[in-house]
Amino acid sequence: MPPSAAKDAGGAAELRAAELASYTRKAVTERSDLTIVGDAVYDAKAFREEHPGGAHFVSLFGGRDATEAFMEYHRRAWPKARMSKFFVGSLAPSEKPTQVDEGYLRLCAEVNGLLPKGSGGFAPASYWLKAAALIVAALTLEGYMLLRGKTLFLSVLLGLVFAWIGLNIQHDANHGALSRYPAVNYCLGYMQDWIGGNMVLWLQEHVVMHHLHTNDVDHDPDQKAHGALRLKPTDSWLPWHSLQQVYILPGEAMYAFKLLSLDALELLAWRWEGEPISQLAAPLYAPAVVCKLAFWARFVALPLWLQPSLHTAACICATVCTGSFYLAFFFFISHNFDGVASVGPQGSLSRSATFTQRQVETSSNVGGKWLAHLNGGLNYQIEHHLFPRLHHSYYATIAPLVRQRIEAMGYKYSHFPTIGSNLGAMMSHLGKMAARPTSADKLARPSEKSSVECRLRLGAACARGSQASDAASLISWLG
Ligand code: HEM
Repeated sequence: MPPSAAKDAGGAAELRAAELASYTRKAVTERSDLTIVGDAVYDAKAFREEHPGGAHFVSLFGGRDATEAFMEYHRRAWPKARMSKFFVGSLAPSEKPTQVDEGYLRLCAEVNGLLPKGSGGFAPASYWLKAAALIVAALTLEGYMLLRGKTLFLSVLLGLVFAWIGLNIQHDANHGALSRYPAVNYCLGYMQDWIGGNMVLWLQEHVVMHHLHTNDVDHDPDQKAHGALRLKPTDSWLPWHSLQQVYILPGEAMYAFKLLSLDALELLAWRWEGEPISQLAAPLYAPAVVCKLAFWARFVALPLWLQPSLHTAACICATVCTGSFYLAFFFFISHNFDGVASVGPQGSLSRSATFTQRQVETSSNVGGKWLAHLNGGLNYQIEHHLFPRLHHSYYATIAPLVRQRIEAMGYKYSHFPTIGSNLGAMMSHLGKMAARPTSADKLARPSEKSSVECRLRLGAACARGSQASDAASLISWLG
């Protein structure tokens, strides 16, 4: 047999063996080198080196189900045939494969059609001026204050510039949305470490957990307030929650102190909010530790060494509090507002609701294109959650079409015209959660919902051409 034919025969035998192998989800979770997509299991360790978007994105999904991650980050169907060389087995028949959302893929095709030809959805040339201006502003402010001493005004300004770098540069970079060149996204992703955060922890918290499990009562880290706030009906009520509308805004200014201190512990334990980071992403560990130490040395130790005073310490805190407030404020209002959905047992949406519905009904938009320029498009949170690897410059353009299609699907699309109206909706939501639950609230749990409401929901599901996921959603909602 010629060598090539022998190799082919070997390859076919390997493929047959792979077809016979079957993995439970637990078995995949215990091994960081595998990943699940649909009903198939792939060798993530081998594939990551060939991943056109960069090895680290695939590494983070080692040991996890990447079906929805692929769908939302590539806006198209899984290339099963092309991936057959990494196929190692099937999901065990006892496991339910994650469904692909066909309605979402149709929406992706329409949205792709709206993008400028050849842009691939990456940043347009004009964006790089904004990015450069922000980086120069941060370096100038920090350098000036190191040489001349800190002032409160410039420190607050630096906090704002840090927040805008977070929103306009690191955020898109770490979603792979800035450039078609993975190295550019990877390097600019480290701007998160520059402003005091941590890239790998952010990827775990935001890309792996928050985006795929938005407002999930158990799995969204942004919904875990550790008793400080009551954000959803499933959270236990504690006496201080009656004041949560009062302390939420000062709390947002203090939030970054938790990140600055506890980040280090999470990094050492290689996890976020109890969810282990895949061992496949271990090469990101050493750079993360170095960057963390470098930030503390550059931003805290150096200024205090050059100008040791309480004033210097206060100015450092002013930068941290300003950046913290700005970022937390805008993230918080986009997922906590009157009528927002929560996902999971006893939430208003079942986990088996479509990907589109789970993303859209847990997020809200505010303002328009000018706020999008300032805030890296994160005021278009719905479009961002649907298409995180689309550069923010395109959100305002695609929003009208997205809204039309979402409403046609029968889902709720929340867009607040002003920041004030969004803030009001957030306060109203917090106010409702602040009230001590009564036995009547328990009666209002899904299992006690009125039959009229049941019929309305069922009618809406039928109107959009009822699918299994709608039925599952209804069953879950009924409790
Ligand atoms: C989570 C963040 C991710 C980002 C930012 C990302 C980025 C990219 C980019 C830039 C490309 C090349 C351009 C394109 O084909 O669209 C690509 C291709 C691809 N990615 Fe990812 N990716 C991510 C996650 C994943 C995951 C978790 C998997 C699967 C385990 C995956 C599988 C693939 C495959 C199979 C291709 C080739 C697609 C094809 O040829 O049709 N990606 N990715």
